[in-house]
Amino acid sequence: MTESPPSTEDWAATARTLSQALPLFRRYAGATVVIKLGGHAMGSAGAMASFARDIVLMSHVGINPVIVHGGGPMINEVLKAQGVVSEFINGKRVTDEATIGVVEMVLSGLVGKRIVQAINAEGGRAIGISGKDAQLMVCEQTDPSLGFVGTPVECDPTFLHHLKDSKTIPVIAPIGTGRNGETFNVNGDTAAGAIAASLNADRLLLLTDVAGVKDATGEVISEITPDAIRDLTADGTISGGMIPKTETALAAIEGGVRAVVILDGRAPHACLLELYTTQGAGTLIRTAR
Ligand SMILES: Nc1ncnc2c1ncn2[C@@H]1O[C@H](COP(=O)(O)OP(=O)(O)O)[C@@H](O)[C@H]1O
Ligand SMILES: CC(=O)N[C@@H](CCC(=O)OP(=O)(O)O)C(=O)O
Repeated sequence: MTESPPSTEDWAATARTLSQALPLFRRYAGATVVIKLGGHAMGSAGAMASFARDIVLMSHVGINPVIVHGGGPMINEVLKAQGVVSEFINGKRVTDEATIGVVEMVLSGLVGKRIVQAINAEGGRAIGISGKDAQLMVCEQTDPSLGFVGTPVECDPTFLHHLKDSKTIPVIAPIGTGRNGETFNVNGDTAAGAIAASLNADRLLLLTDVAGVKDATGEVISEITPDAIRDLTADGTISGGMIPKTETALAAIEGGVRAVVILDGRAPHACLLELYTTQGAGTLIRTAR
């Protein structure tokens, strides 16, 4: 069955939306936007292609997009096939020596390359790297009880500047290097925050599988203050995988990122809606004005 063509009204509405986006295109021209694509936000091949297309569009209209990805569910699958079930403490995977090998293989080898290929297929030029490359993310052990989990202590963004100059989109796996040559598993949100701070990014978008940070009644909070984050974490309303996201948002703001948005990456065109419409989406965290 053939689809009926869009009506004149539909075309007019589309044209109006594009026209209204002009001030926002201008606002973000030259801006660095770090986008963290969580494993739960990565959908079907079609959704990945749509995400990739939006990234290519952003780069064509002058944004410098930097992708940091997760892949927790994909790591779980491979571990499960080996009979291993991970324990998570406050949203971070307890990572022993055997697990770190799987984490690196899945993130750098499978998930990262899938995103790279999707962006390249849409006409962009993406390259897959990890925090190990070019001293991008040097880590210290977060806590001995978590094993090979690292906290970024030094980020050198020099190589990312070279990629920007050559119009190449970095797709970064959250694997860090230790000062003694160790490999560290870094939570994807934590990695994205550290990289965004090192770049003094204009925006950090944390794409996940919920509409934003929810309050105790389940309502999405459209803008949340650092004090409210601390209160909701203390009373358990913010828990599990949301903890590294809100912790990251606070650290990124402290580190010089202008604003952080936690939003539903499964929603079609989530990044475009956030940047190029006045509606916004998800939960905004920004510096006090
Ligand atoms: N207050 C909260 N608001 C929204 N989500 C929350 C909250 N507290 C815990 N969560 C959980 O955090 C999850 C997102 O974290 P995570 O599963 O690690 O996502 P990702 O793979 O995208 O990084 C949500 O699916 C939800 O179950
Ligand atoms: C230390 C730690 O927990 N690392 C994460 C890295 C991947 C990740 O962050 O993936 P999501 O964004 O999909 O959750 C992990 O091993 O699952």
